[in-house]
Amino acid sequence: MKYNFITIEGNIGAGKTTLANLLAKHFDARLILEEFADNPFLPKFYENPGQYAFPLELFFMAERFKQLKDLIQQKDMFQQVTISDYLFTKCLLFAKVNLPGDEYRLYQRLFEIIHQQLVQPDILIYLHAPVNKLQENIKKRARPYEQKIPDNYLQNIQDTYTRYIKQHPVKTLVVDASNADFLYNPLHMQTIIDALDKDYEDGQHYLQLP
Ligand SMILES: Nc1ncnc2c1ncn2[C@@H]1O[C@H](COP(=O)(O)OP(=O)(O)OP(=O)(O)O)[C@@H](O)[C@H]1O
Repeated sequence: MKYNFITIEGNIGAGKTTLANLLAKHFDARLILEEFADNPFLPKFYENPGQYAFPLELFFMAERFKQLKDLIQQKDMFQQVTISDYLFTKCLLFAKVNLPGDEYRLYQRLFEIIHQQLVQPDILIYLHAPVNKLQENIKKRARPYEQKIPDNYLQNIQDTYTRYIKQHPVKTLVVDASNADFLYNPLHMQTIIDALDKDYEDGQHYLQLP
């Protein structure tokens, strides 16, 4: 396997956590998962985005920093693979969608100070699924506070991710996850495992599942 630090990204409900879990098991890797359930502002945010967006975004940034900061020391000690189901920059992308301009600029200043201290992944796997598929997944997993997420919020998040991936020379595998089933279709898992055995130039590389 060519990569030491792999990050899975994608919109809400794209299936990041499932894939991260399966890959971690396959590679016997250290797993870093988003701890959104501990964020007390998330249910409040979905009820009243205007009032709770700033504390929500601050909380996410603090939690993610806490999880990722130890990687710097740990990375060299054991040559173990690490897999995460989020990119630290996710904070900034969601903040761009959720905060008014002046609050976003303040958030961005903090983000940049913190971001410099973190190790960046060697490769990003971006799961891309259309909004109707994301809504289907969100309904199926039935977290109560997510049930009224509007299509245009998902579309805004998607567009913000897409723009970020286009503009930044991060090594990225863009996977068409419209019909992905990593849990029950071994060919889908194998496609990702095989793809991680190859070298890539920086930028986007498209991966179609069989
Ligand atoms: N920075 C953020 N700002 C606002 N909401 C966020 C932020 N980060 C995560 N969330 C919310 O937290 C919840 C979990 O999000 P996330 O996309 O990480 O996981 P998920 O949807 O369970 O992923 P997947 O289904 O791909 O495994 C979602 O309701 C998402 O909108």
